[in-house]
Amino acid sequence: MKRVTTSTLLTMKQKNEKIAALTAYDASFAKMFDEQFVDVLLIGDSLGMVLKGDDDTLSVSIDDIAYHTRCVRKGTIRSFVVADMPFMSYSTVENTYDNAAKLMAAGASMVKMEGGMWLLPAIQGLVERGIPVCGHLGLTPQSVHVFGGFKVQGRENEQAQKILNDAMELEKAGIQLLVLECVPTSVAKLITEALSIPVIGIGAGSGTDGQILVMHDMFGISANYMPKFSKNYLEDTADMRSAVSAYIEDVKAGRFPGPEHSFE
Ligand SMILES: Nc1nc(=O)c2c([nH]1)NC[C@@H]1CN(c3ccc(C(=O)N[C@@H](CCC(=O)O)C(=O)O)cc3)CN21
Ligand SMILES: CC(C)C(=O)C(=O)O
Ligand SMILES: [Mg+2]
Repeated sequence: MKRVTTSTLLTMKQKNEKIAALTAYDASFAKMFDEQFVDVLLIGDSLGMVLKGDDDTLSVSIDDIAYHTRCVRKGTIRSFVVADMPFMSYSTVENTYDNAAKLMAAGASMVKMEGGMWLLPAIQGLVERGIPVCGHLGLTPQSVHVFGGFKVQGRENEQAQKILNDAMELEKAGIQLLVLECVPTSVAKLITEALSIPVIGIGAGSGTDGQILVMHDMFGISANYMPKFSKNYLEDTADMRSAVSAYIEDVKAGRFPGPEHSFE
């Protein structure tokens, strides 16, 4: 089985084939997701919330993500593996290089960082050194205390314009994938059409090139709450494999997310 790569994902965008992604934190789920043909697996810092039970993602360490990345990598043969850079692990260009290297050594094929223009030097440096980067704009959970809660971003014109501008600058700096979280459907669609790289949405409507969900939300078992944009795929079946394949089919057919899972 040939592994999904950055060029597979780019081709999928160009051919209008939706990308199906899930978070994963261990080898057993990673293997099952891989066997169901989930294209991208993200070792998300959401693990602070769904594994550790915290109220935010801030206490996650680089060693936490490296540990779970090793676990996930071992479970996969096809899925593209992306690892989140945790809070403050990319606060300077120097710590960014060291910490991104740890995640690549642990088995990631790409690292993800939350933020806009301030990340441009780090992104350019990483890509020049051989580390692919995924951007993350909109609701960036590591800034929850700046936002004053997990809130939809880009509802006002000016803010939407800023997210679009950040996205274009990140693309110029070399990101090869972008996650857009909790932005209005129209804003996400505009950004997806403005970029040549694939855009994966969560709470960003159906106009993006793909979708990602936190696996625990997709199974309806998250410890704290259920975000409006998530769907429990174990509601219609008792079998986890069928739930995952229904999620993938819904994403590929453009049936998920519906308006009830989106913001406008
Ligand atoms: N289980 C889980 N699912 C996630 O999607 C997720 C995590 N954890 N942890 C990391 C971040 C945090 N995320 C969150 C958390 C809460 C909301 C939330 O409560 N959103 C409100 C919308 C608020 C508004 O309208 O502005 C909602 O109703 O969904 C959104 C994203 C997304 N990520
Ligand atoms: C929700 C996704 C995009 C994420 O960053 C995470 O799981 O940490
Ligand atoms: Mg994250």
